[in-house]
Amino acid sequence: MSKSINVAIIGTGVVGSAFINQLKNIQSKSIAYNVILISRSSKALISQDYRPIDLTSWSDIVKSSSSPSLSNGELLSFLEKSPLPTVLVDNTSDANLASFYPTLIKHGISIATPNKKAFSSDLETWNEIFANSSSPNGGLVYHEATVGAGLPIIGTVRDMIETGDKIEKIEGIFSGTLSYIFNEFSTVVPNDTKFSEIVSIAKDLGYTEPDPRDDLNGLDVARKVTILARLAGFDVESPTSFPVQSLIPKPLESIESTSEFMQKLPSYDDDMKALKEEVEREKKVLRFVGKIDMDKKIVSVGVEKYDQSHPFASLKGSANVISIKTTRYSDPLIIQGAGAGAEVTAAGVLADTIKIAQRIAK
Ligand SMILES: NC(=O)C1=CN([C@@H]2O[C@H](COP(=O)(O)OP(=O)(O)OC[C@H]3O[C@@H](n4cnc5c(N)ncnc54)[C@H](OP(=O)(O)O)[C@@H]3O)[C@@H](O)[C@H]2O)C=CC1
Ligand SMILES: N[C@@H](CC=O)C(=O)O
Ligand code: NA
Repeated sequence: MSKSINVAIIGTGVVGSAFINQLKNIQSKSIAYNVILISRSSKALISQDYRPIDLTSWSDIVKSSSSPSLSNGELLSFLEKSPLPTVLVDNTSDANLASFYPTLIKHGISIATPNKKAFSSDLETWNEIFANSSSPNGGLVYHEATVGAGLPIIGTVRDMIETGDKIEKIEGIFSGTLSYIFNEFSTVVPNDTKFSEIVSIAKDLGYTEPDPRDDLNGLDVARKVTILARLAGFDVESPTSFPVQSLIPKPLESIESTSEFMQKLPSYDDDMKALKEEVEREKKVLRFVGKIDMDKKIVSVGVEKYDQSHPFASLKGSANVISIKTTRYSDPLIIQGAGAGAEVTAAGVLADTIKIAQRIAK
């Protein structure tokens, strides 16, 4: 083993746990990945002397740790003193940590993350992240799993642009959760499944955001199309600066707790059933899509009807399908596959961590 990198991991939920378990099994002969921090929301396992944490029973050790998690300032100070190049792997959906990326990157910390918050908040943060990253001592930033989980979407769009291609249109099904929900709910062969029951199953399968309302309100898809539009060169101001359709019943919008929301959702099953039966009569299905039109400078997110013979009608599980039309790919490039779930998402984050390590390990 000739080179090493230090890895600080924040978030040990659905994606974070799978990430650590995959990292444990990396068989790299050329780079050693030394984990120096594993943090949950309230407690952390911190290697004070920067020696690698033994990952054999990491979960139990983190659970029994008495160290509180670090504030952003404490995190920076810990990572800055790391004797090796360091990558921070943010497996949370925390907006506060995301807003600190520009500072971390400016101080030379690299970031690999599936957390969409930093890249889809205000345009100023986006610009700051990439300006700091391209400054001489800036950290690297990889965020493939922010769109389509492990599917190669961000890297593909970046490569297209860097090689001189021009994105014309991007459209597709960007949410694993909403793909699963509509694939099960609005089918070619009619079924009696209740909307609220499928939402619960999607949550149990680990597809949803920590709060499933972030999927149902369309905001998760809006964040993904904001990221892609910005990559393609359209300076979308924020994920709420264009039309986004919410599936949250109006009376449930002000509920605070996730559990109360999940309890009350079944009362609105009949509304969704009526919508689905209406499209069944037209021999169509419902799907939740995002669209970017670069010429017209239009972005939109919402439910649309598709013929039963349309490829979107036969999607299965949490599949995402993204169609990218460019000057070179006038017949669009289609990328399809699981767009949510622990293993595929963690693999996307791990691949980014490896790419960073290959560039900065010493
Ligand atoms: N699940 C999926 O299929 C996909 C998820 N993603 C993205 O991956 C990220 C993680 O999702 P997922 O694993 O499903 O979420 P989970 O809710 O399962 O896990 C979140 C983890 O983050 C920790 N956490 C939250 N806030 C903080 C904080 N401030 N400091 C330290 N730790 C914190 C939680 O701590 P604690 O354990 O204490 O609660 C938990 O361990 C999200 O950004 C999501 O959008 C992207 C693509 C697909
Ligand atoms: N909740 C998201 C997770 C991935 O980004 C989804 O369902 O797509
Ligand atoms: Na991806």
